[in-house]
Amino acid sequence: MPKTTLIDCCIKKYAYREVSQIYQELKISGEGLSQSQVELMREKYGINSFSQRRNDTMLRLLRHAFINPFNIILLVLGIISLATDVVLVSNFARNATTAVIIFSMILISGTIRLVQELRAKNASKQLNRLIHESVTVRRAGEVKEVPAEELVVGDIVLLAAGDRVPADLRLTKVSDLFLSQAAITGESAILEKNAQALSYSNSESLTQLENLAFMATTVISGKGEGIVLAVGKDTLYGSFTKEDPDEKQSFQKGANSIAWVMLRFIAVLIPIVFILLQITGGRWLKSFAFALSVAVGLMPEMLPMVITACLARGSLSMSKKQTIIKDINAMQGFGSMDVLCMDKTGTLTNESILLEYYMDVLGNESCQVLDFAFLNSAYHSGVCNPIDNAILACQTMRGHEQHFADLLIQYRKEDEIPFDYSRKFVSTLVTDKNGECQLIMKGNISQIVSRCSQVEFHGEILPMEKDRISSVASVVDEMQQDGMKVIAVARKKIEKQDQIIQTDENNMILMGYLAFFDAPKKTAKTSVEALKRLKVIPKILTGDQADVAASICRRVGIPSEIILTGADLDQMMDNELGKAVENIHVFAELTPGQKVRIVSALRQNGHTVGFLGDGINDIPALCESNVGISVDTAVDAAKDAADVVLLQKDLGVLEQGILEGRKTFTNMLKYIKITASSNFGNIFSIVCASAFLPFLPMTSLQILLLNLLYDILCIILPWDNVDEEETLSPRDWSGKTLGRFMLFFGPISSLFDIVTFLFLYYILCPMLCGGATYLNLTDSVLQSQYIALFQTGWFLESMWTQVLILHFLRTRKIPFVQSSPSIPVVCTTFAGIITFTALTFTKSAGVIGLTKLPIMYFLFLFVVVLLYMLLTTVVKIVYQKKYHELI
Ligand SMILES: Nc1ncnc2c1ncn2[C@@H]1O[C@H](COP(=O)(O)OP(=O)(O)OP(=O)(O)O)[C@@H](O)[C@H]1O
Ligand SMILES: [Mg+2]
Repeated sequence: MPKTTLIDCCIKKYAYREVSQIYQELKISGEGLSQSQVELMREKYGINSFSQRRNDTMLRLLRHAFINPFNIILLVLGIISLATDVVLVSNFARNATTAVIIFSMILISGTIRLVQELRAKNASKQLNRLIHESVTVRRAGEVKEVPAEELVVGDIVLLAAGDRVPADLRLTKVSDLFLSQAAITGESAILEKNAQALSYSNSESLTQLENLAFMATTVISGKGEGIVLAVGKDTLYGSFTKEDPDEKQSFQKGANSIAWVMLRFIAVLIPIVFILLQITGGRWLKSFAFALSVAVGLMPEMLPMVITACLARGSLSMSKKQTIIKDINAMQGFGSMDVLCMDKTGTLTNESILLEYYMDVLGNESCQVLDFAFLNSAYHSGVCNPIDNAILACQTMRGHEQHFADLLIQYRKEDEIPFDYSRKFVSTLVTDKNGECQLIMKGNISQIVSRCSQVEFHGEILPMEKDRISSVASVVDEMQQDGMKVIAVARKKIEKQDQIIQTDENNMILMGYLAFFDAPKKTAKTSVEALKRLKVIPKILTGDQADVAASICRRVGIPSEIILTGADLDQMMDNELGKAVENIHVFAELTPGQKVRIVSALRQNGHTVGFLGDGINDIPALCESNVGISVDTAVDAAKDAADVVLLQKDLGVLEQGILEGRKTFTNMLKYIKITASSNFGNIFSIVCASAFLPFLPMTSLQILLLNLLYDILCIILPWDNVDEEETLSPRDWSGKTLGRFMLFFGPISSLFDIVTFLFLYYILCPMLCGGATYLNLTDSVLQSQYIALFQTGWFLESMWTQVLILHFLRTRKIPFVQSSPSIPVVCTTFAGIITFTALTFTKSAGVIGLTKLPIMYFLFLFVVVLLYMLLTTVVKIVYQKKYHELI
């Protein structure tokens, strides 16, 4: 049975049962679970997370750390060497050293990875604790907050406006509970839910059942309570999500494209190496082992680990700058983001707005308008929002406290239709003491006016005439052009009833307007400038009126000559919109769906798009963007949808975050590009060497060891400094530029490798082995000494150049003079070079086929390294002239 059908069956049955029956069945009560029951339920049904069981994750980490191409190839080599050196030889010649070394390499690299991954995991756990995301539950009669992950089947959850439903629930109590199920059904309409048991009907689909609430849906307004029926992967939402939800698509794409570049090189070079070795008379198994090691040598096999370490370090330093990365893979988005879409209120303007004027249709102050707006605000149960907060603030106006308190006594709430961003208004139904019913609406001017047929002026109700409307419009327009938010208020007496029927919302009487002062933040202008300096284009996507948006954008320096409104947008085809989004920076009067269209049009055009928003209306766009950014004060559902949470809603914080993201990114690219190019150079040299040398230029073990040593040194790279120039513009994450970088810098190292080969083969080795070149030697002891000398020579040259080149390619400037690496990087790399050089002088070096070299070699090495660095510097200048970048 498909998983969704299974879930359907499990959950659906509860919709037809009475609450008491469900209590009995799950052996729970309305008081909630006791601590021991919680444990039991967790044992039985699992935790509320997508990564299934806790101990499972450790297993996964172990698998990640130990099972990867690098270790698998090492294992194959280990087995080959066990076979050739131990099993297939006589007792006398048995030598397990190589196999032991290979197996210890598996252990070392796996352990390093594991430690790094654990550290990263810990870091992200700690960071997540900084964001206030929790669920309200009743347990053992007590209402408390718990992290969503700790929720279990049978828990009683309390829902309030703005919450994200944390699991699949059967509702037990509701009061005007409206949900948006867009996250699971894609439909933007909001639904009213209730708590009664339904009578059985086969035709209804699961999501239409009114007494069930599903994970990831959003509470638009009202309150409710429900029993948890399913958690984690067993929920409806869980059945849609991918196996590994923590992998962001674009990140994967980038990593894949790099892997592909590497694979292509391997696919071409390895067969060549193998065939050349066969031609020059190598043994089959040895040649195969060698070709395999060369393949490993070419892979930057520590890539996943270095990336994890970079990301973990980046997210920690961002947290110090008030930016919490929830999904560690979203870091790359921060580094490559080139367009930032944002809403207006709270980002460019202050978090709270002030009610400035309350007026009748002709613009004269009117307390009656305020009174009705106040009732509407006081009785709405939707998400806390700036408009209602500003209206409710009048309760505390000196001398008016009593008046507003009396109003609430005088009028009782009957029903409401909450605010939703496609209708853009709120309706509430109240009855006064005499039992008279009034419907009060407030919201977007054109939405309200289109539902009115009369106006109220000085107590008189007059038919609505065109010219009267236009004179009103001029009052309102002026205020909006000054950047004020203006909404309309309307009312109507209706027959006594306890529910609003949508057809009632017509033939209303327009009472007047409320105008709010929505002042730009002091820091807005400088922050916008900073974004532009960082080459991130700011775009405003607001639900507010075009005039208001224009006025504010003008003040903070966002070009607003052309504004695209939601209505214009609906007329456009996707390709027209694709062009429009490039030149237009202000979009107004948008519904949540239109925000999504703009974000996806920008992504289609190849931009990496960030979206900063805090409202329920921003959630779909947050999900659509490459990096969803929210703030700690946002509604829970928005924080939940975001990848990044700012502890302060301030563009200044974001600027710091972007810089930090780019630094992290640059350090990752450094590792990938430099490693790949020098590995490429090495392999290229090996190809040349295998064609001419009568023996292997390095044993497979030496190649692997060199690679591992180098990679261990590279673990320090996340802690490197990054030049300021590298952070000035967005970074691209793909294999696009990797190929050319490798082709430019790889062969330079080969050139010096070949010089070294010639020196070793024709000068140094013969000098120390009786004056003859290898082919003229007859003594096998001398022959192996010759090989050891040669291999050590190349091992050292390779290591020296590979490590030193890090310092030359990590910056566009002159290393150490104009740009210095961080102290840990300097210490580690030089300590590495010294240690491994010293290693060749020890006795144990013999085990891996290395030997002592005379001082003369080191003089030669010094000159080679010097020339290599010089040539690289020249090529670096040429490369930068041509491509205007380095890393
Ligand atoms: N609580 C409310 N009551 C009535 N009308 C409202 C309310 N909130 C918003 N509106 C109406 O809906 C419109 C869009 O809402 P709002 O300005 O909050 O959208 P937004 O996209 O979140 O904008 P912003 O970019 O300012 O955050 C408002 O201009 C106003 O007319
Ligand atoms: Mg908003």
